[in-house]
Amino acid sequence: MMKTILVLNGPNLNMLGKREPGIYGGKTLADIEADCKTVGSELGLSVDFRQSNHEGTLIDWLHEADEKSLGVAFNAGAYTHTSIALHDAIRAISIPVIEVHVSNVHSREEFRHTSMIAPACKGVICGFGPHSYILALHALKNITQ
Ligand SMILES: O=C1C[C@@](O)(C(=O)O)C[C@@H](O)[C@@H]1O
Repeated sequence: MMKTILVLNGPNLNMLGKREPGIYGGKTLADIEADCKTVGSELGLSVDFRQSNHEGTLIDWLHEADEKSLGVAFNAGAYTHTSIALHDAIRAISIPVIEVHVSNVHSREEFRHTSMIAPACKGVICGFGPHSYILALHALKNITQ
């Protein structure tokens, strides 16, 4: 049976493709999902790709992933900068979580320079556009197998 990686997306990421294309590029979340599934199968990983605009749903899915997945690539969107509850959820599970961002949050507004979740994560990948997700899959493969 293939090992599963959860690729989890938070608020507003369903708007990729039409949302601020100068910052996030033209790919939709469905395009990114397809790329992740292709690379996942090359790496021998099954990709469970999800998005929610709701903090509690993201927390529930992190808890579930602890039983079902090897690790998580997590783009928490703006909750990255605000959510102690997501920090606690990551700390509550034992599988590795990698924080992912499409944009380089450190080259943007100051409020994006702080991550509430980074201290609970195994590592952080940001600034490579949609390729950030692919880098996270490689990193998860490397640290989990
Ligand atoms: O929603 C997002 C997208 C983002 O997580 C990114 O992928 O670059 C960066 C966040 O600051 C922002 O709120």
